[in-house]
Amino acid sequence: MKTLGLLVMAYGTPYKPEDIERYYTHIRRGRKPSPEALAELTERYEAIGGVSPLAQVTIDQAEELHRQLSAKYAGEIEFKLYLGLKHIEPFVEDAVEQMAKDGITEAVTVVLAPHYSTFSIRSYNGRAKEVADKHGIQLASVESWYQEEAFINWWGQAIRQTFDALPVPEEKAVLVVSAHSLPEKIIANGDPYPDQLKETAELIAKRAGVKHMITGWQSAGQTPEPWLGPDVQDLTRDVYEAEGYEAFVYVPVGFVADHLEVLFDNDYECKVVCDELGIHYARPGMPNAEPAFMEAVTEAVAKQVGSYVK
Ligand SMILES: CC1=C(CCC(=O)O)c2cc3nc(cc4[nH]c(cc5[nH]c(cc1n2)c(C)c5CCC(=O)O)c(CCC(=O)O)c4C)C(CCC(=O)O)=C3C
Ligand SMILES: [Fe+2]
Repeated sequence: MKTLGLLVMAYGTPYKPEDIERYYTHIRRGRKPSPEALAELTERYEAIGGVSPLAQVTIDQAEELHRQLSAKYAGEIEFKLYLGLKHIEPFVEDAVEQMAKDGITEAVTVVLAPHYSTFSIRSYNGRAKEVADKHGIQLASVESWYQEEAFINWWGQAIRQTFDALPVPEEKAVLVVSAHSLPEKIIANGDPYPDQLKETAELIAKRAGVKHMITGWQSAGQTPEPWLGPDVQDLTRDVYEAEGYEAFVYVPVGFVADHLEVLFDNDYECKVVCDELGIHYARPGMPNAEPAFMEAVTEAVAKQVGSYVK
């Protein structure tokens, strides 16, 4: 039986409040945050319960993916699972070093984020490849998986259920599809990220049979450079004023798990705007490790497995 490494990469989150400073410093590429910025981030984590559920969800997702791939290739391939995180241990580099120690020579890799950007997927893959090259480990990497049928289906169904449960007639409701904002300069460099969000939004709105749909960006960084807009909060005000929708359904489709960006930036910040305007706030639950959703990742990885076995 053939053995393949399965490297699952994800953002990472502080495991306990004392980890927030070093985590934030790593995100800022080694520059310590100011005491004010650190206090502000700590407060946001406090507002969602002190730490994020993301650490456990990431492990659950990786294990579900491993289960599905092992079942799909039973008797043919043994997958050895490695978790590599972007901003906290076990870091991406640690995971690839461990693969080398374990004698892995071929691996498939995937990031638990569905859209490609030079800022996200390319940076994860680049870090993995640098260490893999050093050890002569071959990697076959998924670059995006938002087009997978299981992904579109899962969100289509979740959105349909949410619209069916709204307290207002459907023509008075709008779907707001969003992803993490990035510095606007990525557009000049031809990054596919904004187009991938638009395409995702069209596919899932169509699958859900939803008529009114808009796209926006969320969770932008606090830096002087321009970030992709419109921000979902501004968008809510502007679209409410222009169209008078009575319900806004938020789908942060660039994320796959319950974490700070969703539990705070959507469920608190967007909800504050909706409450102020006197309109209904709704959000389908995040997929987390639901098997029907993880099938999308399994199918995307299977295409990379195909580069090792016929
Ligand atoms: C594209 C993208 C994704 C999606 C793709 C992927 O998943 O890779 C993502 C996900 C996440 N981002 C997360 C957390 C944070 N991201 C930050 C800051 C930043 N993110 C950026 C980009 C992204 N981030 C960028 C360009 C910055 C500015 C950096 C700078 O300053 O140069 C900051 C600093 C403070 C702030 O800006 O809020 C935090 C705390 C969490 C974990 C939440 C939890 O712990 O529950 C998750 C899943
Ligand atoms: Fe982030």
